Amino acid sequence: MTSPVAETPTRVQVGGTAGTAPYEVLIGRQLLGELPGLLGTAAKRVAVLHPEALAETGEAIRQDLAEQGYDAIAIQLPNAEEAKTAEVAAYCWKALGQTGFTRTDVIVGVGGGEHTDLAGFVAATWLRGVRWIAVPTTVLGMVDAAVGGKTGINTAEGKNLVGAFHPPAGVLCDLAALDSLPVNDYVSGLAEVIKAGFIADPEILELIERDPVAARTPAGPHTAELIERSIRVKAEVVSSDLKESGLREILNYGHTLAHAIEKNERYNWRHGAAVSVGMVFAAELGRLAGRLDDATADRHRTVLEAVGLPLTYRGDQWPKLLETMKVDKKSRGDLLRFIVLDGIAKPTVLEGPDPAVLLAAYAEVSG
Ligand SMILES: NC(=O)c1ccc[n+]([C@@H]2O[C@H](COP(=O)([O-])OP(=O)(O)OC[C@H]3O[C@@H](n4cnc5c(N)ncnc54)[C@H](O)[C@@H]3O)[C@@H](O)[C@H]2O)c1
Ligand SMILES: O=C(O)C(=O)C[C@@H](O)[C@H](O)[C@H](O)COP(=O)(O)O
Ligand SMILES: [Zn+2]
Repeated sequence: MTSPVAETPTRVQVGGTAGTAPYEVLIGRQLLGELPGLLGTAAKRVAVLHPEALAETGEAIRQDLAEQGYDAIAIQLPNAEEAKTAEVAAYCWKALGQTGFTRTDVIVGVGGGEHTDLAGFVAATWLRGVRWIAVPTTVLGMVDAAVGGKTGINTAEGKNLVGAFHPPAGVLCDLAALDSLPVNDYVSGLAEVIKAGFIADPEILELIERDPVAARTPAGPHTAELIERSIRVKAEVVSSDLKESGLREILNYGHTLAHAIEKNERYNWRHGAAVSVGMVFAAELGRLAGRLDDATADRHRTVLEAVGLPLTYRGDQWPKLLETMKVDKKSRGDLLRFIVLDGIAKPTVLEGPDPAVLLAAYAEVSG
């Protein structure tokens, strides 16, 4: 593949504080020419991990690297949540072993959050950690999954229960990739964009509210700005708390219930759809706990619905969801913990809410 001349990308720095290595998130178009420069001088072998849906892109990247003298292989992964499993990770380890992949070799993860989470996890575990580069191709991957170094897989017991913090050496967000993304996957990513709006950057909400229909497509007038603003929110948080010892928990807004819904649906619900319901629940919890004003709680419903995200889940599933939430990573012993808002851009932790309040909040989202 030829690497056409790129327009100047926007660069957002992540890390570089508290002993973490800095890296950049590049946002623009035709960014693949930046890839060789991120591989490091000692790299000889490169493994390009990609979903079936991006077979052509994966092969083009592999071929480009091979033409530049790298011993490049492509590893094709199943689409969607089927990729984030121990079996698929083991399949990748086998391929790396058979290629003689060493500590100076590099993994390139191409795809949405499922595939960059898996690729990062394989990079974190192979030889106890090799370099990796993320090439996110979904909105969700660009604004959230590829940034910050949370890598992992799901198990039958729950979402992302096995994983490692292993930041990439660089992230290439090529906005042109979004043109082929199915609309439901595009909209799913908007849930994390809206999350960034509620927890840190209300301008995001205003841009979407001005024209929610336009926000649903990559051709919308504010696409690049929405993506960049969300990346800046994530970059700032993970730069000061990579391993989630405090502040980073705010990125989990809406996720306590969302992960329980995803598990309950055997990972057949899109992550963003579950996060949407989870944020409505968290807003209701905040309101019932006397922290969040009515207008901000209601705003969750209006902005999420306006872009086509779901607001409700099955009422009869509460006992199962509650059980799953108990093993959420924010729980401590028997103490359930949720991220709620004290107001726009004022996230905080709500510990051990009264079970009656939890149930009442769930009643507000049960369809
Ligand atoms: N690590 C983190 O910090 C973090 C943050 C948020 C979400 N996540 C994880 O991300 C995952 C969700 O990621 P997602 O929403 O990107 O879904 P996804 O990766 O499943 O992608 C959606 C679908 O679109 C296909 N696809 C990807 N890019 C495409 C393109 N450009 N054109 C056409 N098809 C394309 C994929 O193969 C897949 O079938 C969840 O597992 C979630 O837990 C991780
Ligand atoms: O980066 C984070 O931290 C997040 O919580 C971002 C979330 O959007 C993301 O879905 C993440 O994978 C959830 O992590 P988990 O630790 O709750 O599994
Ligand atoms: Zn998420």
